[in-house]
Amino acid sequence: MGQRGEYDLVVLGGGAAGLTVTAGAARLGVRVLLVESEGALGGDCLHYGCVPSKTLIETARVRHLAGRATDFGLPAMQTAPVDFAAVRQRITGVIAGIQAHDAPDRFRRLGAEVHFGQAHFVDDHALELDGRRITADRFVIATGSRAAVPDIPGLAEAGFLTNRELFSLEKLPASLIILGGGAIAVEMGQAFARLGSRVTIVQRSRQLLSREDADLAAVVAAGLTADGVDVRLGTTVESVAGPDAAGLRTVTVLDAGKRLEIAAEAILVAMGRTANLEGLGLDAAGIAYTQKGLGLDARLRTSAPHVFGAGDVTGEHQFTHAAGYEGGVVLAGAVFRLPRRVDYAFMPRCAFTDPALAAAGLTEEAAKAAGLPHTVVVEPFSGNDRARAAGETAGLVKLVLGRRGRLLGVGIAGAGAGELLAQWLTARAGKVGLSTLAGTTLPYPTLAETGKRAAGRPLERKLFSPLVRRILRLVFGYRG
Ligand SMILES: Cc1cc2nc3c(=O)[nH]c(=O)nc-3n(C[C@H](O)[C@H](O)[C@H](O)COP(=O)(O)OP(=O)(O)OC[C@H]3O[C@@H](n4cnc5c(N)ncnc54)[C@H](O)[C@@H]3O)c2cc1C
Ligand SMILES: NC(=O)c1ccc[n+]([C@@H]2O[C@H](COP(=O)([O-])OP(=O)(O)OC[C@H]3O[C@@H](n4cnc5c(N)ncnc54)[C@H](O)[C@@H]3O)[C@@H](O)[C@H]2O)c1
Repeated sequence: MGQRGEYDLVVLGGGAAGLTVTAGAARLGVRVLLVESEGALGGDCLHYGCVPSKTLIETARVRHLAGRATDFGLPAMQTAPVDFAAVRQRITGVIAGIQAHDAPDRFRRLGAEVHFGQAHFVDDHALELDGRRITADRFVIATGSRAAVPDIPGLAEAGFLTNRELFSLEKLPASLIILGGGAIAVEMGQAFARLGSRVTIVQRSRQLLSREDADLAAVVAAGLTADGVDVRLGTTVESVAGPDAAGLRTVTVLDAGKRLEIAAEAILVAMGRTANLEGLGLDAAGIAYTQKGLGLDARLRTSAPHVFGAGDVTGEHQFTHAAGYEGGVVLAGAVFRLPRRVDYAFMPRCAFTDPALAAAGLTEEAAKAAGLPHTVVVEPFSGNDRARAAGETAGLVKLVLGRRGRLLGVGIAGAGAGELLAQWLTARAGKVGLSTLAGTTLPYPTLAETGKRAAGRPLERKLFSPLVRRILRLVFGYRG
């Protein structure tokens, strides 16, 4: 294409990824058009994902703590049944507060054009947008993802919830079956149990959060079980029936070879995501894709190199912070024309349960599978004074170390794990070694001291070794 397009850049999708690219490009003087198919900007994270889920988790945590008053030496507190309308109102309020930051006018003031509508490619440099032909030099596909709904017999007829409906329920379901055992299942399973629903999680693999190390995932599983969640591992869903006259749906599962029926008022499907790529006319632009997502190179270019992808459409690290990071990589490629490549080695992940599980880099399992020489350091929270004061002693910090103590991965299961991971991510970004971390004076008493202690373990082994004792004895004549 010899001629310049009408726009320098068109961004499809106004979620975390698309907004990062749009804001950055507009501020750099790029003629950018943002197209969003729904009535508001902010995407899944703001409306149906991170924000409502974390708001709900906080509400559930407060109720849970009130129920534990006697553990802290307080008189018992009665927790009344939850009025979900009030919970929903709080969620709506939090979303509205954050929405202000994602208002279309903010992007327009930065210099972007924002259009609410449907667009599809008609050729590799042109889109049709509500009957109008739009041309551009570069494009970014950032249309996000939605719940993947497997073809389970009877599921569609019985009716089910996904993250789209979950936060706007009219009332708290008395009982809830969650299909899947990933991030959504653990976070929402615990939150609904704490609000008073009877929750069952049906998970096909042998552990929750199956991509994490089993010892860390077990801490989360124990937390959920303590909150009354019925966690069924190694269990396959066969079929779904209902609702019956009492409004109950029945899920038939195969649990350790036994066929069982579990009934509940509602079913939440949380079995992974499908990229939103339908209706975009990708074939007309020669853009390759699979069911999982866009096929992208390390610079996040599709098979049509002037079309980039970012966020959940990559089918990879489906987190808001990953979408933001990828937005930055796309800006480098599409605006600065720099060959910046993605580096996912330490892309953090965190399930915000209580205890939480946060990790980055390689798990111990992954290091083993890759045949990498490694050692593991484990430091339990039970040895931390702050954890004891807070009654939050469950969990551990786990380091996977390579040659010369190089950090290959870190996993934290415990209270505030997501916040505690920052210590490690910052250290790695700044190339700070374990000995520096171990030598840092932290305020006492803090949970972060568990991380510092873990960092000091390899050093300790060397320092308090028989060899050092022998040398000291020889040099200074110590008699111990
Ligand atoms: C319940 C839940 C909890 C989560 N919690 C967390 C968390 O705590 N932390 C975290 O990091 N991540 C979390 N996530 C994941 C996070 O929400 C996503 O990774 C993130 O929203 C991805 O951003 P995105 O920009 O790729 O997609 P989205 O934010 O979904 O944005 C895509 C946008 O594209 C629009 N769109 C779709 N089709 C078209 C089209 N054809 N044309 C134009 N626009 C279109 C959509 O309407 C949407 O606005 C959670 C997800 C869920 C479901
Ligand atoms: N705190 C966070 O960062 C956070 C929270 C919620 C969601 N998310 C994002 O949203 C995405 C979607 O969450 P999710 O929980 O739906 O997906 P997930 O990929 O985290 O987990 C899906 C789970 O469903 C199971 N599963 C898949 N197909 C199955 C089948 N046919 N039968 C039984 N089990 C099956 C898988 O084993 C897996 O455990 C996550 O990948 C994550 O990136 C992030």
